[in-house]
Amino acid sequence: MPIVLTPYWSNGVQKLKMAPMPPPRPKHGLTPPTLDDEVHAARCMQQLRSKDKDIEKYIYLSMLKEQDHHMFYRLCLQHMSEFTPIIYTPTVGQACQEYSHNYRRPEGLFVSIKDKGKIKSVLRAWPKIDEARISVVTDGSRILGLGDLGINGMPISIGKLSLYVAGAGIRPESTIPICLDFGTNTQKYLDDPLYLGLRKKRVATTEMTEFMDEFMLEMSVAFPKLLVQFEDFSTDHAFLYLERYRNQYPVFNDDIQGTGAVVLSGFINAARLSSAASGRPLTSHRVLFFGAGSAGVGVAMQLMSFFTLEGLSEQEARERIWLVDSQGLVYTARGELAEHKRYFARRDYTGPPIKDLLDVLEYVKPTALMGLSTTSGAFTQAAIQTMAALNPLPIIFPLSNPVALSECTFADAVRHTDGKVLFASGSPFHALPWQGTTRYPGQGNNMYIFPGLGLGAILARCASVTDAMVEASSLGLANSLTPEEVEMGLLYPQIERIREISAQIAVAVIRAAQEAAVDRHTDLRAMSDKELLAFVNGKMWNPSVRPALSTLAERADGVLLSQY
Ligand SMILES: NC(=O)C1=CN([C@@H]2O[C@H](COP(=O)(O)OP(=O)(O)OC[C@H]3O[C@@H](n4cnc5c(N)ncnc54)[C@H](O)[C@@H]3O)[C@@H](O)[C@H]2O)C=CC1
Ligand SMILES: CC(=O)C(=O)O
Ligand SMILES: [Mg+2]
Repeated sequence: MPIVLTPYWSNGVQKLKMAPMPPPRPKHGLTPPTLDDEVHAARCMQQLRSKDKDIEKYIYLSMLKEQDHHMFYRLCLQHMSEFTPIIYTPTVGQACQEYSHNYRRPEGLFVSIKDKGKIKSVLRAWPKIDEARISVVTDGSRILGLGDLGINGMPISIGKLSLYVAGAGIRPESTIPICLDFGTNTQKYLDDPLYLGLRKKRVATTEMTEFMDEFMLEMSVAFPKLLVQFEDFSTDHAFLYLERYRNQYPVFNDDIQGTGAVVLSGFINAARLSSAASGRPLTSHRVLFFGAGSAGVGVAMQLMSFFTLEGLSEQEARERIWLVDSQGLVYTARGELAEHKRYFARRDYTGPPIKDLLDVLEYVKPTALMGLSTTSGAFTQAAIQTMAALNPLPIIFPLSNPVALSECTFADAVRHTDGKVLFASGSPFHALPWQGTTRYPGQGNNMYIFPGLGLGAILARCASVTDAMVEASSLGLANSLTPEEVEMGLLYPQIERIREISAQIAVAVIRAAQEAAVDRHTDLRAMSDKELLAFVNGKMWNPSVRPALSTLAERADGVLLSQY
């Protein structure tokens, strides 16, 4: 019986197709006589660029990936900075919001609360069980900054995994996008006749946790070599499930740890420049987090290691950090605080709440302002100018996604600081001509981290993902800038170099895993760094370039056959 994977609520009989493999014998005549691979690559780019709307580009690339994943990944690697805003943030946000309307075919695994008690059989339906190495698992409850999208969160898992393939050479068939359906609290979707998920409110945490325990256990049995990346769980559950499973299974949370690592990396490079300009020591930096959810607190925790590596004690490091949430400055005397905010709550302030960002800036006098608040435009002209008045080179990172929720634009940050800002945003902005030069924005997005972190963890077959491995990924990224990139004023390397960077990160991660003895592939311990780098590079999957007409005919044959 063929394996049929349909969403559990669907009456359809669509098969889940892995990217089509060419059948053994090409049939001459199934492709036009002068079809050439190079020209076809140009044709695909022309088709992509002819679409007016970003969502149409997303749909086109999604079809290309399904029909010809070699061409998709080849073009993705060649045009990384053109592709990532389409297959990832910001357009993937729209793709999620419209998923139930634009849905064409299943591309991942859907596991719902109704499967509780029989999750094993759902996982067993996955066609490439032995190949599975990495899964991005979301429950759709906080997709980017867009809120609870329910089952419409599936494209975020798909998009992140495309970046694993492009950015770290993970084999496409080794990836499993998963969306867990616990219902949704977004009424708009519950009322939408086309909504693809369960038509019920989210279940309570107790029931969700029972499900998660079964899910994680069955995942480890069905896919023994699998690394799990939790993605875009709402903040309470993000912390809960990371802590619950991190010592039991190879798992990490991208929003807490991946984001922490990428921002630490950009901050290290920015802080060096800022301190050089101010003459103040690195340990004197004062970091204000505007937004205290999984991402804000995750980054704050990771930034602690910047200060401790510079010689501060844990207590001193913690005092370099301030949090602001929707109620203003976070401090213990304010009243009851959510668990994840308590560690950083200030104990040195007991006055009335400070709610306005300008007042907080005046009180804290930060050297760095981080936005993880999902609040578009929160860094106003006055706030940016205050940062510029406080610092010769202010560090301003509006990190909320997608681009429409960024706390400020790159242009505003440059203009209101008279070009002095050290900038990184979560979603991409264009470079800016500025006083006869060009200013380049950094993209402080976990997409720089998770491919290399995942690759390292997979190759070393880690039993768990330790804090030291995450920190190693961050330091690996911070040290990967070339002299040319430093000259250009970049805080992050150019995304076109992602494979090279991922390989370096993977080596650093494997070494950290070995030190913690969580590596199960212990043969790698004997390798020199050079040998290990060569090993990592040798393991990367590469899309093939196939100039021969016969191979193109095979491909067309595969596509045609897969349609009937
Ligand atoms: N650049 C990157 O790589 C990443 C960026 N993010 C982005 O970070 C954002 C936040 O994600 P989470 O922490 O998981 O969300 P969350 O919803 O848990 O946290 C948002 C925080 O912002 C605060 N907030 C909301 N409105 C505010 C206001 N008007 N003033 C001050 N604070 C306000 C909330 O109180 C809360 O503490 C999202 O937009 C997400 O896309 C998340 C992960 C990675
Ligand atoms: C980038 C990312 O993981 C987020 O915005 O949630
Ligand atoms: Mg995320």
